[in-house]
Amino acid sequence: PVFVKRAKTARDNNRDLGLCRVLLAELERHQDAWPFLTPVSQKSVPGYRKVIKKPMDFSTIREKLVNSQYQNLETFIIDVNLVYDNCEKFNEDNSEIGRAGHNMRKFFEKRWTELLKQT
Ligand SMILES: Cn1cc(C(=O)NCCCNC(=O)c2ccc(F)cc2)ccc1=O
Repeated sequence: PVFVKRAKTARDNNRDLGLCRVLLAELERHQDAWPFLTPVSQKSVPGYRKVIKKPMDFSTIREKLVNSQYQNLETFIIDVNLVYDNCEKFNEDNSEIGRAGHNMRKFFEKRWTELLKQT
């Protein structure tokens, strides 16, 4: 039978936040995370704010998670993907930071599908 969508419980949200914590910890310690650990500084990267309208980085995501600014897994994943989309927009694919972004996106997609598969 078609499975009826049940209402999201507080338990679901707590499980989601646990997943966000696990995922973010893994992203932060990945060897290719270094370009994304802190906000891109306008000083050392002139023009960045002109090109990238919604900057995002892992430390900002960490802060939002700590301040309960993510209601669920979806809003968390939107911010993580924003890090990678910004990176693709600003950097050549064949550059050190461009490649790091592709590696990190691939790693993230693999891990959250694995974590979501485990019931
Ligand atoms: C995502 N993005 C990043 C940069 C960029 O230059 N970002 C600063 C890198 C310098 N940061 C480090 O080297 C570092 C930081 C923390 C750490 F623990 C170890 C090393 C430029 C364009 C762009 O699109």
